Amino acid sequence: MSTVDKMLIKGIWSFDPENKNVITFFKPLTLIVGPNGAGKTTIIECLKLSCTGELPPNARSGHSFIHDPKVAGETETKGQIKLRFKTAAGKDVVCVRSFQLTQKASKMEYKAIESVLQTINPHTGEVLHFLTFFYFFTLFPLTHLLFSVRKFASAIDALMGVSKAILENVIFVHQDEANWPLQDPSTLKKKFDDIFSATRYTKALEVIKKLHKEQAQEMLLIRSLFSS
Ligand SMILES: Nc1ncnc2c1ncn2[C@@H]1O[C@H](COP(=O)(O)OP(=O)(O)OP(=O)(O)O)[C@@H](O)[C@H]1O
Repeated sequence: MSTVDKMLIKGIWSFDPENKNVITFFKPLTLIVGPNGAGKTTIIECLKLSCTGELPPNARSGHSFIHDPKVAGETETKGQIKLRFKTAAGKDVVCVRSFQLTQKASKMEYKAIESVLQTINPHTGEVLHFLTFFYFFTLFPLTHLLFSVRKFASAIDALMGVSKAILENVIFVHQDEANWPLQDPSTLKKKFDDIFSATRYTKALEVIKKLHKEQAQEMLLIRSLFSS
């Protein structure tokens, strides 16, 4: 079973961009307790972003997720989340995601800078990068970018042995979306299809039906050739 061990948060919502805040998760249970605005939701959202790459629904495409440069008295703030987890196979892996928010003349500019997956040699403690994704918006076409973001997220799913749909809808559900089981039937069906990976079975059934039809036509053709 995959477990999360530690998380470092810098420059996300009220977490200071200059100081490293490290949360250690205990087994079998960690309770996060604090007054309103203390940062409980921030911790859950950072866990979710690290694992799935998904920003919280109210993050305005990242602009309001990074510590506001105005609050810090700067023109630019950098955000970073480092999550150390054990894979389903028991290996230590660190996922690092870095961001930047810059105050331009008339607007704020949000950038996801890089996402890195590292392993740690258990004997030497040496850190090895095994998957790095830089967000070069100007160099790659959008399709390549989306492909790479998905590839990075699915690498984490595979390491954790938990699908993105389960991480998003069951394990790290945003508090505003926690009542999704009470939503309309079509939303509910889509969520359940995602959680149980039913969509790929539906697609597989469609492919089987198509193959069956094609083979039946081929058989008819062969029979007509032999009978004539
Ligand atoms: N862009 C931002 N820059 C700096 N601080 C921010 C930014 N956005 C939100 N905050 C602050 O971050 C904190 C967010 O706290 P969070 O929602 O994680 O707390 P919480 O402990 O979950 O609170 P509650 O119990 O009310 O749900 C708030 O104090 C908010 O004022």
